[in-house]
Amino acid sequence: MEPKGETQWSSLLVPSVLEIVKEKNFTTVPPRYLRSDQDKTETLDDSCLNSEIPVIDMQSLCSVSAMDTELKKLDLACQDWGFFQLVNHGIESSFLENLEREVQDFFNLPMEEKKKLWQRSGEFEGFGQVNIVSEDQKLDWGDMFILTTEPIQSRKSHLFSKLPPYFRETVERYSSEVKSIAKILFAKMASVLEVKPEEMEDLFGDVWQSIKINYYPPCPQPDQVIGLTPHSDAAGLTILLQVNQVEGLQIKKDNKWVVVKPLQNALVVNVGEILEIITNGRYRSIEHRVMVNSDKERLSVAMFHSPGKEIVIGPAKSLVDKHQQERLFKSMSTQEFFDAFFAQKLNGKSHLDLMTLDPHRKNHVSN
Ligand SMILES: O=C(O)CCC(=O)C(=O)O
Ligand SMILES: [Fe+2]
Repeated sequence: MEPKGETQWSSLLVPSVLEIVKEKNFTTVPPRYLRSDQDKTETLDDSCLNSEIPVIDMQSLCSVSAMDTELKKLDLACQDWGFFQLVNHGIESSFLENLEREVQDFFNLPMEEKKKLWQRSGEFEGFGQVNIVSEDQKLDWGDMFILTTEPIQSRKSHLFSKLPPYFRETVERYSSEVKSIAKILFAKMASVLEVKPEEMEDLFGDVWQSIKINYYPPCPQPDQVIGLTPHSDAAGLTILLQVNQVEGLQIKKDNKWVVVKPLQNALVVNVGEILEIITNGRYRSIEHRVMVNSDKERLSVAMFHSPGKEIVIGPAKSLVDKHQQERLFKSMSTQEFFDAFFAQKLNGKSHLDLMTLDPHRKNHVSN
């Protein structure tokens, strides 16, 4: 049942790319997926030594002896990159292997089964796409499945109850383990940013968490399509698993696209727009995109963590007061922020313009 008072976000329904690929005689990409609107040739700077995103060790972050060094690394990673890979996070590797198999099986369920879990008109959870606002909008080469996992009362029971039982258990365990990691990271960030712990807790204590599973099938014309349009995440913090270790995620650093090389069992963590707002621009949500290849599908699981929908987000009071900073963003509720996000198609960081109080920032979003 729909929890009282919650507005539904929605996205127009689109075909399944996996089904297109499975069609007999499929060789050419349908026109709606051909992305001449995207510059896919921008240089990838692979040669430069500084082009590897930072790696943070969760065990060091939590140990007494190495904490200070690791905290500094975390702080710099969030300022300079907005992205880092997290290792030694404590999630068992055998569980992650199991997750990989189950995600594969889930997307390969017969269409008859998947239809029961498909987005319904006027909703955005389930199999489908998001941010599709017009019938002539170009589409990404991928399918996704989205589900709210926390708070528990916001779970869509018509979807949760229809997940294959083994998969539901896996989703529940994974989301709970990732939530604990997110909470530790929020607390560590608060300490290094000098945001009062209780202020961070008020924002993320009753975290709103959702899972988005992405499946990018191989494409015979990979240079003509895009797996996921350049965007920055609206959430507070995203924790992403590159499930089957297939490359494809790229982030924009100093105006160049940098590949996020999959590291065995590492989690990719990135700052979302809400955290950029809360830190008054100190941490940056970075534009990223996904490219596809011609012979191997790519799977990823993103978990988004944001304040509850009724919570007001804006630059943290304890931070701006302590450093006597000018507020760079206005305040609004998480609900209002996402209302605006889902009402438009993905378009880099343009969405953050809504919140800015800095006249120079509008249309000059830096990377
Ligand atoms: O699939 C990926 O690696 C990235 C996914 C992503 O950026 C998203 O779901 O917001
Ligand atoms: Fe993203």
